[in-house]
Amino acid sequence: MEEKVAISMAGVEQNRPHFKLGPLDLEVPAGYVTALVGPNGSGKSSTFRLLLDLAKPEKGTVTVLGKRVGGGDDVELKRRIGYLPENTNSFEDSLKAEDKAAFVRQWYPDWDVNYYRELLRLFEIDSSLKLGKMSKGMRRKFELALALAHRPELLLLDEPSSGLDPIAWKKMIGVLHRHMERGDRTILIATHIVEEVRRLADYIVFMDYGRVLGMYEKDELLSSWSVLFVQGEGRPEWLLRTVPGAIRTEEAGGSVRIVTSRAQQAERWCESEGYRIVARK
Ligand SMILES: Nc1ncnc2c1ncn2[C@@H]1O[C@H](COP(=O)(O)OP(=O)(O)OP(=O)(O)O)[C@@H](O)[C@H]1O
Repeated sequence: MEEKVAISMAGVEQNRPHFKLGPLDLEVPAGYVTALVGPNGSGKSSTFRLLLDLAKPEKGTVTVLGKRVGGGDDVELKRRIGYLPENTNSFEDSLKAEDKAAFVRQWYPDWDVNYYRELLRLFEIDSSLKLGKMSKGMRRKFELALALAHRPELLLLDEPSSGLDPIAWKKMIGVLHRHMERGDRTILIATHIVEEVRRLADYIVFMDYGRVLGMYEKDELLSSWSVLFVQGEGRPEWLLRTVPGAIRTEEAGGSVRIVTSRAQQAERWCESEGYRIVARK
């Protein structure tokens, strides 16, 4: 049986003054969780914005849940999507969470008030607070509850765990697993967190410099993932561009933490370049 596609991007290009997205060709399978992984500024959030018609491509076509995006009547399409953006809007700061929820739910005929309340309870959210008075984590959890409450066919999550403590993170993973239980829903999640990819994703798409580098099955790929700590500081950006398979690099107290999707090649590279590996996970 032919696999269904939830998102299709064909020859998509978007030009910004200092950044070119694309050409992007991408097919995200329906019924699975696909992780979008790439360094800062690689174009993940820009891709989400194109999928939601919040930005227009100069070239190419974007198709979501079988509908061409930007083709006119997007209201029906948007009702089938849940979106958690990377950043919150500061102009909503003086709005009470419950007032925002009351506004948002009008757009979604499938809004499930019981499920929404269950999520508020689970995440211990006080919806009587103004959004600007919430902690970063609480606001993130609230926005996640809003994105989920109409049980969307397609859930677009842009770095959902940013600001969450480990307990909230585990709850979020549980909620997303339950969301996928029916088997016909799709999640596209931009993330930097290896454990999130490990626990959630079926497929992984790598992006860099506005291009898709490849799409892989998680199980096939993770066997070759690892986290290396190499001695030396001040060069994480350079190492990101140079170490084989590097997905993320950051300073970690006198050493650099490197997440790589090609563990063996990365280790060999470190040896040959004289970078001492002080720990590996
Ligand atoms: N509204 C905009 N106008 C012009 N350039 C933009 C705009 N939004 C993003 N960019 C640029 O587009 C590039 C890609 O940014 P984007 O936010 O899509 O990356 P990202 O992969 O989501 O990064 P991060 O991991 O930091 O969230 C960056 O160089 C950014 O500066």
